[in-house]
Amino acid sequence: MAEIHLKSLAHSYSKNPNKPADYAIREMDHVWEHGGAYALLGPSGCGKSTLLNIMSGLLSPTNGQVLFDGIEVNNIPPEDRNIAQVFQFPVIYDSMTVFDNLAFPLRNMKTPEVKVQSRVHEIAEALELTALLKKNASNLSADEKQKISMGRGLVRSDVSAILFDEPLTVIDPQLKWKLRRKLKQIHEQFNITMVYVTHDQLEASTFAEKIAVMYGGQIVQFGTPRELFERPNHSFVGYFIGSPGMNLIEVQRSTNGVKFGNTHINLEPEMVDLLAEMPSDNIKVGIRPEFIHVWDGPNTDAFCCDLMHVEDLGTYKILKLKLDGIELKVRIDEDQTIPKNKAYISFPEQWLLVYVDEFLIDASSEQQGIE
Ligand SMILES: Nc1ncnc2c1ncn2[C@@H]1O[C@H](COP(=O)(O)OP(=O)(O)OP(=O)(O)O)[C@@H](O)[C@H]1O
Repeated sequence: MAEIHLKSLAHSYSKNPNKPADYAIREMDHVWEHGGAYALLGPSGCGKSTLLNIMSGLLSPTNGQVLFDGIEVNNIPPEDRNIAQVFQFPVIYDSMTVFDNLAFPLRNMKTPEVKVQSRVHEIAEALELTALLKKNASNLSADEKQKISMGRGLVRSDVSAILFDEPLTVIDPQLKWKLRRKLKQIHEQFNITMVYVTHDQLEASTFAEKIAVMYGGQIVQFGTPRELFERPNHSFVGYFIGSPGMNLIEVQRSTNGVKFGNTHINLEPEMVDLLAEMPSDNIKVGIRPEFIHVWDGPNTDAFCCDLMHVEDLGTYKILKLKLDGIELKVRIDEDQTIPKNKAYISFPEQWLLVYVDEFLIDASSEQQGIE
């Protein structure tokens, strides 16, 4: 097990980086704790693989330190870092048997053969590979080969962390779920720090206790799946997590809150004061489609919208509405009445979030310096 601390870390692929856009990893400080099961989630190109390769030692960061249990490993080569990396495509020797593939990292370290035998059998058992141990690896299916790749990562008992870089890309959709479950069990059994890179939110939330959401070379939020859903720290997290993502509306300040077009939304006085102090005019309000309240009819507290479209997804429906020219998505249960032509909605206060320069502002939070 190891705690991995990325301290003031930044990385640029360009020789003379001089502006933030030159950095694939913008300066960050982040800790993966001992024995945690984590996901690193983000869209293509946000820097996930770069970050993983810096941790495993395949890449040397431009700035900052990588610390394992408090000790800097920047100058330690990958093979001496006791970190295993599992890639998108299985890395195995086709000419060897499954047993010899699993035994390879141990024999490479001159581990006594008795120990090799017992450890390979233990790992094969955990990954349900025992029946295949004598088979040649070349004849196996993609998921069996990927299980061998994972097994090669797990087999060394000195491995302190395993980094998975989209390991289920080549796996059949039906088998993905099974392998994810297996990885979770293995995490519980071997108590190893695991960081699992994916761009799939479902994959991230079924595997990980905590998810780091990456965007534009930064970790914009590190939290449980529930925290990411209920209180996205950054508008990107709101948009990226959830199906469909959060409704985000560009607004301006108004007397008691914010407005867009002729629509005024009242906010708590503390929030109005906080917004007044902020120099930026880049203000958005965000609300999840699940949290918009749909009334049965006109109501003094409700906004009247045009109903544009209803998408029936079996157990729930998505209403596409237009309010003052802005499109909103609302999720309703299958047994809820569908409005006709006009819909009356409101935004429950606790679920209406305010973003300035894309980051959440919270009038009650200590993070804002208001204690
Ligand atoms: N070897 C390289 N040389 C130059 N730029 C690179 C190199 N590798 C990655 N980049 C750039 O760094 C940024 C981050 O890339 P990275 O591969 O880490 O993202 P990612 O989130 O893993 O994407 P994906 O999910 O598509 O693999 C991208 O802009 C990419 O184009």
